[in-house]
Amino acid sequence: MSSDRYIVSAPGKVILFGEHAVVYGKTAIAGSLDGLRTYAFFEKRIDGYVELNLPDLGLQRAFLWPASALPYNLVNNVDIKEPQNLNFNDVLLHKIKSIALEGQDNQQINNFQQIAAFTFLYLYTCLEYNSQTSCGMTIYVRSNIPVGAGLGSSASYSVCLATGLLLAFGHILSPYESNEQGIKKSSELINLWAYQAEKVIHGTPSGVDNSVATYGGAIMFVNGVIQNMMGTRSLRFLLTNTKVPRNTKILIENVRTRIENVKGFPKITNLILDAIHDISESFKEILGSEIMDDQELYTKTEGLIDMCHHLLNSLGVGHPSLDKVREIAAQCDLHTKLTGAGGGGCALTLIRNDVSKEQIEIVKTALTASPHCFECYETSIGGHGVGVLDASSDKSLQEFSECEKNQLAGIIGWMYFA
Ligand SMILES: Nc1ncnc2c1ncn2[C@@H]1O[C@H](COP(=O)(O)OP(=O)(O)OP(=O)(O)O)[C@@H](O)[C@H]1O
Ligand SMILES: C[C@@](O)(CCO)CC(=O)[O-]
Repeated sequence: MSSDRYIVSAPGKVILFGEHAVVYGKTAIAGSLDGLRTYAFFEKRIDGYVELNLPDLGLQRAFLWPASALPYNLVNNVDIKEPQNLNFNDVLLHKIKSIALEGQDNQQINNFQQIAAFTFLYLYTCLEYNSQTSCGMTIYVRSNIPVGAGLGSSASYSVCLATGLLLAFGHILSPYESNEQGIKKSSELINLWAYQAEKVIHGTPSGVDNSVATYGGAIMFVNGVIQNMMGTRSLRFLLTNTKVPRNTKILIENVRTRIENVKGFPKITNLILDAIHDISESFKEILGSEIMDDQELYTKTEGLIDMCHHLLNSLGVGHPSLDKVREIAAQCDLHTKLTGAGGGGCALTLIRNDVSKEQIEIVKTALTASPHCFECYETSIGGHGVGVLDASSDKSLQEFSECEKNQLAGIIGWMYFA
């Protein structure tokens, strides 16, 4: 790394349409959530140790590994800068799982913490391989994205790790040191390596989440092809976290079982996925229409939201808490669908442009005061993708780790890759 210290940051995401279906090559439409981001501090050290701090996951003491103990011998001989055809390295992951938790000061390490450690070590080992520059590193991760709630906390974590490590090992330059074409190439590389990290966490993800966390804005995603979408920036939403914990990897596997298992009615499941695809495509058309007035646009959109929610329920990824959110929002004539992997997590309610502040407050109060104690965030879609800040002159690790979470968004001086 040409600097000794970097802070990187990447946004969370919300999927408007196409979750689960996108894993099977159908269209999804998703956007970044600028208010909700992960921030990671990377600092060189000289003692050959790698330290990972994950306070948001409740990790009491940092993970600490001697860099020399990592299984570099199992890294596939790939060109780190051209990993398009990279196969996921199961042998490497298996070995990492067996060594990651050794010697961690006897602390209890829960599932979230374990997965975060495996993901980090997988990327660290792959990206340090052949690097001449490492003598250890401290990484400190902070986020204001709720973990495991469907808003892409894992993807923004993955993008932050990929960016910081690619920079640290000299595989990419920061946007300070690069021209437009170099920045474009770097963001592609970040996205590809973040996708590998997402595979550690989710098994067989589509890649939509890491693409949004890398590029920001609003995108249409199909089969790894990313297209920017205009016109979604003015759409406003209420996100409601049901706080029902769920596991994205298992939900993705459950849908796959339905497709592959005869008893799971594969034909019907495929029809549902096709219908979800048609909804994404219709949404794109509606947004692109120049003749439709706002009232017609919102009526049609609301129809798509309802259909999509019911289709996802029939795929088996719904949850009663999500239906409860729908029911409460419907009392104020607002339409809601689950977003992300489902099974709990977050619901997305469209706020039409004729809805007043007072009405929104009524819905929010009804949701937060319900016995479920739902948590609400008002949001619009869009904002920057991954960014980096050279912190060598003016930000210490101590300042970063001790500042209030809401001050993270106030850090200035970012250079964005996208
Ligand atoms: N702040 C964080 N610090 C470290 N690791 C994190 C952080 N946030 C998320 N992670 C990693 O992401 C995992 C959670 O991923 P999961 O897919 O369950 O949730 P999500 O990404 O919020 O939801 P979705 O994928 O449905 O959008 C955790 O196990 C952890 O490994
Ligand atoms: C459920 C899913 O469609 C979205 C999870 O945020 C999985 C994926 O696309 O990888």
